[in-house]
Amino acid sequence: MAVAEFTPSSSSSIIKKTSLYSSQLFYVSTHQKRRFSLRPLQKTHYANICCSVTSNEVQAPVVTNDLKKKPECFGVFCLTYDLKAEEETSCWKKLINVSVSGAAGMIANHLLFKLAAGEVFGPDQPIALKLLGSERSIQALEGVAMELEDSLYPLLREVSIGIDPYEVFQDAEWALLIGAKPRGPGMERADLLDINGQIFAEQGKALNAVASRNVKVIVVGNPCNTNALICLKNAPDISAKNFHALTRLDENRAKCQLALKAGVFYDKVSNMTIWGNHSTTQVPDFLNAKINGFPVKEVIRDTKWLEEEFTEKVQKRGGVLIQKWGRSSAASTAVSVVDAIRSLVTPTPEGDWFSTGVYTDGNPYGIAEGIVFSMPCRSNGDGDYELVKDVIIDDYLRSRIKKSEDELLAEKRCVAHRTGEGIAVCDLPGDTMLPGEM
Ligand SMILES: NC(=O)C1=CN([C@@H]2O[C@H](COP(=O)(O)OP(=O)(O)OC[C@H]3O[C@@H](n4cnc5c(N)ncnc54)[C@H](OP(=O)(O)O)[C@@H]3O)[C@@H](O)[C@H]2O)C=CC1
Ligand SMILES: O=C([O-])CC(=O)C(=O)O
Repeated sequence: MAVAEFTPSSSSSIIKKTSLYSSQLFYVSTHQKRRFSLRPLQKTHYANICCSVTSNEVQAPVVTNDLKKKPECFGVFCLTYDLKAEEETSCWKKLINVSVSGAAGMIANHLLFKLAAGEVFGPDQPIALKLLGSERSIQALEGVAMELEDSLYPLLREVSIGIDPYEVFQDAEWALLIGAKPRGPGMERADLLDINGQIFAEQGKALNAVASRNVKVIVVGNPCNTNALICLKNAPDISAKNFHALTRLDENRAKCQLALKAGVFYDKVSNMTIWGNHSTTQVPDFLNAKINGFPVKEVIRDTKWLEEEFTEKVQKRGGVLIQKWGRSSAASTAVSVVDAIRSLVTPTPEGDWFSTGVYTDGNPYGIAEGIVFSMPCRSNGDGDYELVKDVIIDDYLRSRIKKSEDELLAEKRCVAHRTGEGIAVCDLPGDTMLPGEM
């Protein structure tokens, strides 16, 4: 049996564990951050999915000490797996760093386990999860990390938790920004924009300073379009194209409603665009969407239903769910984050597209530049995307898009002090609401 010996440091409390395998299990506790390197590979999971190694020889455990590269690990306690040393893992891709804010919250509680299980990046992609919390949530975050540890996910090789975005976003290749202050009773939307603006300005600066130059950022915390704008404006060294606001949940909701009306399963609905803001002004586009490859309007011939009932149902779905369940969508939001990432890391099926909120500069639809707006995109699977050009925009769609555009321009004026664009002037339209604010 291989037993690694650790020497306790005076500044840390340590739980020492040993393992039969080279992938030594250990748990280091420090004041504000914890790091877990997780379990030996479970032979039943993903074993030999792609490896051609045939040797039956039992290899001696390999443990490498890589202290210089892991400053958060304090002294002698950082061990690294050598994935190349084991048959099952030798053909895996290089470990990627995924940073998640609001990691002790409800959405993250679903999402983290999907990430760890390989549902997002695939069965040969080991990941390191870097979880951002706060003084409020640090205990809860430790609990989350313990649950991840107890789940024995082979692909999850590192978990670290912290409250400083400059540490947690270090070398992040994906940053999933979920944490945000929810709007409380009596709180003005302008105040919410300002409080969350502060969070996303700080996180943008941190990403700019320490994340991978190619980091892809998905902003979930509301109001997500304007939070994404603030974040990208505070990260001038990272391409604005790398920032997304999550509108995939709205796309999924729209597909579901069209499928229900047409009496088909929802995999028959394609080319679904959500235009605009993740708010009640969003525009679910039934003009360009298809059912079984046919334009929706040829399958559902009830234009009044499409323009009124369908549109409003999608716009207000989040609010109705809150009324029923008492809190906002968490599981379906996590699923939609998975869908959003997978749409960027796998090629878009021929002829189809997906919706995501992206920076409008250079868009071919005539939408105002300098805002984050949900639009139709395609990807070749490299993490990047291109806007879809061949869409029809009629007068109805144009007027609806304009309303969402006006709302986002007003939100932008409210946060000018957070984006470096002067003095904030807040003149939000009266009916501006998040999906959950009805
Ligand atoms: N784009 C979309 O489609 C959707 C977006 N959302 C949004 O996602 C966000 C997270 O939702 P959910 O996980 O359910 O929320 P939770 O309330 O469960 O968790 C939110 C997390 O936000 C963090 N947070 C950051 N700043 C503050 C603050 N000032 N006050 C309080 N909490 C703060 C908290 O973590 P900590 O203390 O560690 O910072 C908390 O754990 C919300 O903004 C919600 O509106 C929800 C559904 C859909
Ligand atoms: O307002 C909220 O927090 C909920 C939300 O975004 C949604 O369900 O789409």
